[in-house]
Amino acid sequence: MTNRKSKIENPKSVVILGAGAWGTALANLAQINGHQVCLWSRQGSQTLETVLSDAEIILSAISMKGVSSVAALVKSFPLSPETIFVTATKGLEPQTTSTPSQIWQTEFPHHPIVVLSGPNLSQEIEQELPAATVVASKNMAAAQMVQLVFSSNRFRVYTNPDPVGVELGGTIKNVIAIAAGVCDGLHLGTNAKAALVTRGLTEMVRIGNIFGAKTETFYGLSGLGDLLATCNSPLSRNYQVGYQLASGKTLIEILAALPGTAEGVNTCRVLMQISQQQNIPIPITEQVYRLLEAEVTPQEALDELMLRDIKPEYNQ
Ligand SMILES: NC(=O)c1ccc[n+]([C@@H]2O[C@H](COP(=O)([O-])OP(=O)(O)OC[C@H]3O[C@@H](n4cnc5c(N)ncnc54)[C@H](O)[C@@H]3O)[C@@H](O)[C@H]2O)c1
Ligand SMILES: O=P(O)(O)OC[C@H](O)CO
Repeated sequence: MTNRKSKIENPKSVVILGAGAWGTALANLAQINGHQVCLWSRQGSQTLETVLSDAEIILSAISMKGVSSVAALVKSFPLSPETIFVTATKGLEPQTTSTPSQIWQTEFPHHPIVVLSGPNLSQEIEQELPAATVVASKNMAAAQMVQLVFSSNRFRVYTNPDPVGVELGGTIKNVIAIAAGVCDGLHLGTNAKAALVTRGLTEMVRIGNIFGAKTETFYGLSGLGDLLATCNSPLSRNYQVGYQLASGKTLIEILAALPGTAEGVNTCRVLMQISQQQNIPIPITEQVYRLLEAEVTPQEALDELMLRDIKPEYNQ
């Protein structure tokens, strides 16, 4: 049992990379617990070298497109060998299909890497509404330290030993959230939404298993939990993309007006690569892809899904 008082008695030096919506919310959560927090962004005045010099925890909340370049930049500066890396990005790298934690681990093979992911719409967290999340690592001591840094009476943090599973839950659900936005935008009803989300979870497990993730992880907070939050909230940027596609807007128009990053758009393309390479059926993701590429209308995507060959619910 961990003594939660120690988070005040033993403040950590935490550097958060990426001052977007999620980086800012996480910085506030660590700060209210009494930790020394530096929120770095490439537009800010502080150099990366200065802020990293005494960092005990480096948390990346950078959108996927910046992860590789920032990780390479961080590597060029001296760090304490004990520094823990935390990744909160929900995406996949198009060139390699790597997850953010795999990118950080490749650059820093001797440092602990912790994934932080869960049903965490940043706007609700900034409103101080209660939420829960997961910190996952192969290094349980590092995960427990990060747990302590962020846990509070409004943010409940669980540890988990399956970092890639936790990371992929948060990543793949963004594609299903686009589909859920389409479903609501077309007013298809509660039955359709339940079917979509449940079959979406099946696709998450199929892809996750290719990466070596545990099936049970997808039934926890970082999988099903985040899927439910993102598929049911207009606060989700991914859901908003789908909702607006259903109204007939083009992807270019939607992204031009969207506040922040909708990672599901790029993730969908990467999942299609993986599905083709590995011959894994992910029909919902495939229709989201075709919709994003303007190859089908929302109604045609729906018809394609409903008229697939009939089959058992579970493969034997
Ligand atoms: N907003 C949320 O509710 C939320 C919750 C959980 C996880 N996430 C995930 O966190 C990540 C960031 O989301 P966000 O909502 O903060 O997005 P955002 O668009 O608000 O912020 C993205 C941040 O990344 C930085 N960035 C992008 N490219 C960069 C580069 N090349 N070099 C340096 N910095 C770069 C931007 O400057 C910005 O600070 C995404 O992967 C998202 O899926 C978001
Ligand atoms: O706004 P979204 O769609 O990026 O979703 C935010 C978080 O991932 C929800 O947990």
